[in-house]
Amino acid sequence: MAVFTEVSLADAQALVDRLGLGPVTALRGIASGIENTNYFVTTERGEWVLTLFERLTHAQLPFYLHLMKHLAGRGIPVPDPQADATGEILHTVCGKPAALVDRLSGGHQLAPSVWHCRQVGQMLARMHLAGRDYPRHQPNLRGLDWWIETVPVVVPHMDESARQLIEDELAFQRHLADTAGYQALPRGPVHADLFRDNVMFDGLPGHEKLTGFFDFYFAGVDTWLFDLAVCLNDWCIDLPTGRLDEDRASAMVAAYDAECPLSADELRLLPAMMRAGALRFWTSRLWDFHLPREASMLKPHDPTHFERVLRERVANPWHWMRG
Ligand SMILES: Nc1ncnc2c1ncn2[C@@H]1O[C@H](COP(=O)(O)OP(=O)(O)O)[C@@H](O)[C@H]1O
Ligand SMILES: N[C@@H](CCOP(=O)(O)O)C(=O)O
Repeated sequence: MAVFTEVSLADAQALVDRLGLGPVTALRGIASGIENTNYFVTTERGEWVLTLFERLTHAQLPFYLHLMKHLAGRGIPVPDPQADATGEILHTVCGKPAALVDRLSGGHQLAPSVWHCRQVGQMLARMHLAGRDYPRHQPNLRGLDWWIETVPVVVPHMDESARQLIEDELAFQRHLADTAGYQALPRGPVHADLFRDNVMFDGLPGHEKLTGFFDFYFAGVDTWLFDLAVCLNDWCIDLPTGRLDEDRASAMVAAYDAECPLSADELRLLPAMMRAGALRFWTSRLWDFHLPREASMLKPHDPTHFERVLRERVANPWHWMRG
């Protein structure tokens, strides 16, 4: 269910007219997605995705939308928010903040191979490099400060062994954040949620090409290594156990490194950042699970998945070596 607000053809046409994209020939609600109302819009000029933001406000959205525009302008395949005659890319539809972006072709790759992981690693590095001169700043709102605030809220709902693990991990990450090596890590705008369902591939099986990254609404300024770690924890694991698939992980990191060479600190801290990535999503899933938002229509993701991932990352730290 991802049409929380019904958009009529007339509503869609009014926006499309402001953007000069021609008559709307089709309008179709998108069934998946959990946060926003999404529609596919076809006009004589192309295919687009209309998003009505159900929780993010007009004040919060410019960081994300302008980041997408910035990256698209530098050749990174991300949805490009369409501007009106005044250059505005944040619009209003049915009283909600809204954006119209181009539709990426293809579909999700939910059983990725080395081939897919290599492409994600390469494009992630290109995206980080392309974001270096992005002028707006917003921290990763699901970063360390949020973990420090949220872990105490979720621990009363956890059993003793899980509580011990999450508290120990938080202490470890707090200590790490104060070290010179961590503070020297390269940083900039990161996606921070680049899971399998936020990337598109198109093409014949075995020959698929990455056609885009989307869903930038957890983006923020953080370490590049954190973004890579989030990808490794999703794209390069055996989902039932959380175990790392070293072939896929090596392919992703090597492809990243070929575009944007990892520093000595990044190489050393990769295992710690993979733990950070697991802690981040374990915490948010626990929070969604135990403290569901009022009137929320989403089915919370399973928090125990990221508990398993974290236990794996702590028990079996993985170092990648060049060459
Ligand atoms: N720019 C896009 N191009 C193609 N499909 C898109 C695009 N944006 C969203 N979608 C489709 O809409 C679905 C829901 O989008 P998503 O951003 O995950 O929604 P939500 O923010 O509600 O979680 C995606 O799984 C994808 O199939
Ligand atoms: N990837 C996160 C959930 C973020 O929600 P999204 O559907 O908007 O990407 C998780 O798996 O916990």
